[in-house]
Amino acid sequence: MKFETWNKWYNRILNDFNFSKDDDEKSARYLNESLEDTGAYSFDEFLDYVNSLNNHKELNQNQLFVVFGAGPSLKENIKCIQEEFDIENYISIAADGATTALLEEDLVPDIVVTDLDGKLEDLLSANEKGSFFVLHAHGNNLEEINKYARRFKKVLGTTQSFPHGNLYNLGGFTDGDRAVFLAIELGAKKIILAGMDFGDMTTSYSRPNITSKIAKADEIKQKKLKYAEKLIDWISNNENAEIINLSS
Ligand SMILES: Nc1ncnc2c1ncn2[C@@H]1O[C@H](COP(=O)(O)OP(=O)(O)OP(=O)(O)O)[C@@H](O)[C@H]1O
Ligand SMILES: Nc1nc2c(c(=O)[nH]1)N=C(CO)CN2
Ligand SMILES: [Mg+2]
Repeated sequence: MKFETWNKWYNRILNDFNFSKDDDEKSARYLNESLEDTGAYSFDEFLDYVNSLNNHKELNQNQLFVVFGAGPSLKENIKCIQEEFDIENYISIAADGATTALLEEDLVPDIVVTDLDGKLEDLLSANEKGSFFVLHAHGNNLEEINKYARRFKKVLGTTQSFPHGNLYNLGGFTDGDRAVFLAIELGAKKIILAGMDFGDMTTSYSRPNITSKIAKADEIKQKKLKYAEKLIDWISNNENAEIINLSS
């Protein structure tokens, strides 16, 4: 996606949430520095990596993806996918906290898209078991990027501001909608969405600190989820990929 196209959304988001662009850029600098130390994938190297995944020989014919979000329907949707879909033929992308739910079912996502606010030990464990990581820098995760980004291998770095150095801006805001934008950038023709309920309820996969499995999302989270939904509607109207949401 061209930066100018994304930039219209980005300016709306900055205004609407009162986020600091300077902080976004600072966090992006931290991520770029850690990737300079540990080694980053270019987008083309990442694309080659995805195409080479042995269990996805059919990718070039079907270009099938499944994106797992951390909404209340996640576990039920995982079950449905295991029973009704030939999951081996799909490239699986977990949005951050959804990784925990997949590991609980002995599933290791091919790719994890994260701003590092999911359960760190599960993110590291998925990386150890083979998941590729798309690490995202923004103004509210400077500390996490600084402390933890160096602990991951097989990483593509992303930013929501103007990309520099090792970083890319593929468009998208929350981990879930960025996973959809990523799939489209990788050539997806069909994307199944699981656990992507949006709405006003969230889960302990998304908020590791809450004590119940499902809880009312706070106002900011609800607003973020509205953007996630709008961005996915927008991209599905502007790209050729078919997007099927199991949660709606
Ligand atoms: N009801 C839902 N609750 C939580 N996540 C959802 C829901 N519906 C869809 N999702 C998607 O699953 C993703 C899970 O990632 P995660 O919970 O880490 O969110 P995030 O993007 O880091 O947002 P936040 O800044 O609120 O933590 C979200 O980004 C969102 O796109
Ligand atoms: N500055 C800033 N940017 C973000 C934030 C956030 O809280 N602050 N949350 C995101 C994930 O939902 C994505 N981008
Ligand atoms: Mg997150």
